[in-house]
Amino acid sequence: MAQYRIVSGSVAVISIQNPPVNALSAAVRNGLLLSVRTASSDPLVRSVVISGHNGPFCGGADIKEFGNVSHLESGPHLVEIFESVEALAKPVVAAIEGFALGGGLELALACHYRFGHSEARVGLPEVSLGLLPGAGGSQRLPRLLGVRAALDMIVTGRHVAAGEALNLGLLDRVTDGNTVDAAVRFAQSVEGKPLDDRRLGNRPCPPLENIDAFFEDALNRVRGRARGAAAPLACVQAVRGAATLPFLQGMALEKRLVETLMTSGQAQASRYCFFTERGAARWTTPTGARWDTCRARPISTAAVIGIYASCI
Ligand SMILES: CC/C=C\CC(=O)SCCNC(=O)CCNC(=O)[C@H](O)C(C)(C)COP(=O)(O)OP(=O)(O)OC[C@H]1O[C@@H](n2cnc3c(N)ncnc32)[C@H](O)[C@@H]1OP(=O)(O)O
Repeated sequence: MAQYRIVSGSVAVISIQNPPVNALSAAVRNGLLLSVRTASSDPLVRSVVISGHNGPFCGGADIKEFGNVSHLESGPHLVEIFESVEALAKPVVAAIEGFALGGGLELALACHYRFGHSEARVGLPEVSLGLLPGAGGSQRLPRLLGVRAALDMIVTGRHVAAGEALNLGLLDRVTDGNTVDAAVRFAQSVEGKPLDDRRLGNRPCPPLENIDAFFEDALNRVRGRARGAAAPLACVQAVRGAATLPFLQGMALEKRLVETLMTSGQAQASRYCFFTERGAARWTTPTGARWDTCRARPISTAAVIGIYASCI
């Protein structure tokens, strides 16, 4: 769901509400798009703030929906929502508390300004799910940060703390106080100001010397570390698209790459690991012992069982 309210007379505050991490489920996507359209058509609304309900901004696309076509299709695609956010004729400010990860950061990148709490963190961790940032993140982030910093974040998937994000230019402001209140005050101060330059889809990537050599080298380094994983290499290809293609062509390349990755065995296995790791953390023995409270026994013998081999 997305909660919609008007504050200070002219600011529409859209709050993503899907605990515990405010993932972008079909219901959230429907609510977000409806809220953006309502804000766009209401003449009393002059600016918009997007935040997460009760703490975290957004943990990204709802991973539980991946591989489930009927869930995915029961809400608009993230790309469509983010295009409407970026195209809005009123300033949109992301108010980031907790974390903005994956599709959550991609949403923030579609906003015209980004405010963060000093303890917030941001990142594009899709690579660890065998994917790439497939809702415009691979095209907007390099246009904001430049190719080197964006490629590092996208290929490693690392979480970046608010202070570093501010230095990189990923956040416009960081506050120790109430992020939504600060974002509302700022949104009012930029009402009516031009937005063209704030739309990352309108900006070219900052120029890079020896672009072919840079990406050749990046591809070799990433291939060396990837140990057969396809996603890190696709990330490099997508960022190269951002550096060399107009925005819409880059988006088309990103779409092709993410569609291929999404159905791959590597992505399915990575999703399985994601949920299994969390399930294992909850597991207890009948006596109440948990993995993190009991002592590990020494391993004296190891064996592989149930190995699967295929012959071509
Ligand atoms: C076209 C492609 C476009 C976009 C792609 C994406 O956005 S892919 C998703 C990218 N986001 C991520 O990879 C973030 C994954 N989540 C995390 O790293 C952590 O969960 C997080 C957000 C840092 C919070 O960590 P914390 O330790 O506080 O909680 P925990 O990991 O135990 O998670 C709590 C429960 O939430 C479930 N969950 C987390 N993230 C998602 C998600 N994105 N979608 C769906 N569900 C998510 C997690 O499974 C836990 O639930 P449980 O029932 O307890 O297993």
